[in-house]
Amino acid sequence: MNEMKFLQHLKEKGFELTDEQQKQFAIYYETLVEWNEKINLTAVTEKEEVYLKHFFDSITPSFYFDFNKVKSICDVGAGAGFPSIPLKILYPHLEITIVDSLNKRINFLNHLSAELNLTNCHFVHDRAETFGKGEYRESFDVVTARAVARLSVLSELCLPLVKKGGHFIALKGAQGEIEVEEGLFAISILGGAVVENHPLTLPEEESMRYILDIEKKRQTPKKYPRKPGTPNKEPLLK
Ligand SMILES: C[S@@+](CC[C@H](N)C(=O)[O-])C[C@H]1O[C@@H](n2cnc3c(N)ncnc32)[C@H](O)[C@@H]1O
Repeated sequence: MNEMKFLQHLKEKGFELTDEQQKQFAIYYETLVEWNEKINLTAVTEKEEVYLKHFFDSITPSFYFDFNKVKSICDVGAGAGFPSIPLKILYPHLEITIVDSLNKRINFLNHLSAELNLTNCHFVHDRAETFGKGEYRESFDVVTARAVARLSVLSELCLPLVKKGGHFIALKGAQGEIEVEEGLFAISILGGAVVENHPLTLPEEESMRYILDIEKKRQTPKKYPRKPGTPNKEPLLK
């Protein structure tokens, strides 16, 4: 997807990017590729692929969810900033917190946000299991995650951070429906309920995606998240 098509596809969805926003995506691409030579950020480096598989893909939740009504987002395991940095470019009012366990990626994000002139962004080097026990527990309007873990595991990393009445939005691939089936038990224990699971195909390459919207209905029991590594080793499965 070249830049023109990126703009065109977004326009079809009702988003018209300003010159400033277009420039921010261009700088994002250049900075990502430059830093990727020194530290491992992404396997996808061709410009057209980055615009489709990272930038456009990260923005897809906004086709179903109104981020104008959201103040704060926590992006768990955002790596090189996906999906929250493209969402921040689209919605500059958002306060973004990224938690990632790899410090090299946090260094990249600090550099990137200065290059993009982003404000109200916080980059935290931590495990979600630890961060979810601290002062920011149950404090975010929305928690997002893409390509971090299966839903049964991911829910334990993300739902404790969502405030009651807020949403956990998971960006999932072709296995999205199966993961929901498998994750229902964990979601329910952790205080969530699935509101919608929107299927979509990415333009051009037509691969399947699911945008899963989980609402936080009840407080998460204090024992979750369990200690680092346990959600992955012993997922909450029925
Ligand atoms: C495959 S990358 C995906 C990055 C990005 N979300 C994307 O879609 O391109 C997974 C990221 O999650 C981070 N991660 C994995 N487990 C984590 C945990 N328990 N707490 C915080 N970050 C975690 C890793 O350091 C890595 O940067």
